[in-house]
Amino acid sequence: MKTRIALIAHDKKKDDMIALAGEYKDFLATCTLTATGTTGGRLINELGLTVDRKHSGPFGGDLQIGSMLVEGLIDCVIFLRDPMTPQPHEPDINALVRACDVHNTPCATNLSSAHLVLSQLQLRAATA
Ligand SMILES: O=C(CO)COP(=O)(O)O
Repeated sequence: MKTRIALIAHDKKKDDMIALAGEYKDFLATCTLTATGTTGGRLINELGLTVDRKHSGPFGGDLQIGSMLVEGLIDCVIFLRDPMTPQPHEPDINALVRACDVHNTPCATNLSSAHLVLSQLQLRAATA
């Protein structure tokens, strides 16, 4: 089965997300990708990846992805959060990260952990 990855980035982290996804593009192209609206749009337009786009984060996208995760439809979340900027939908963000903890789903919230998770998943896929 394809690895199902959710990709989410706050505005000031979107360039980092595009650079990260670009680095793992070949692997990500073999995965089933879901993203919040704006992040997903950039992944599609700038990298040519196939992405199931949910609503933008402030309009419920984090909650949609959280719901998928609770249903067992997401294997891993890469969520590049901006810790320096208050977000209007902070409760939704906390709900998604909490759902990851409740369901023991890997959730990388910064670039270095995202590299660790993606490189490990890539390695697993290559040796499967
Ligand atoms: O706000 C977000 C996550 O909390 C991200 O949403 P967008 O990808 O639509 O900007």
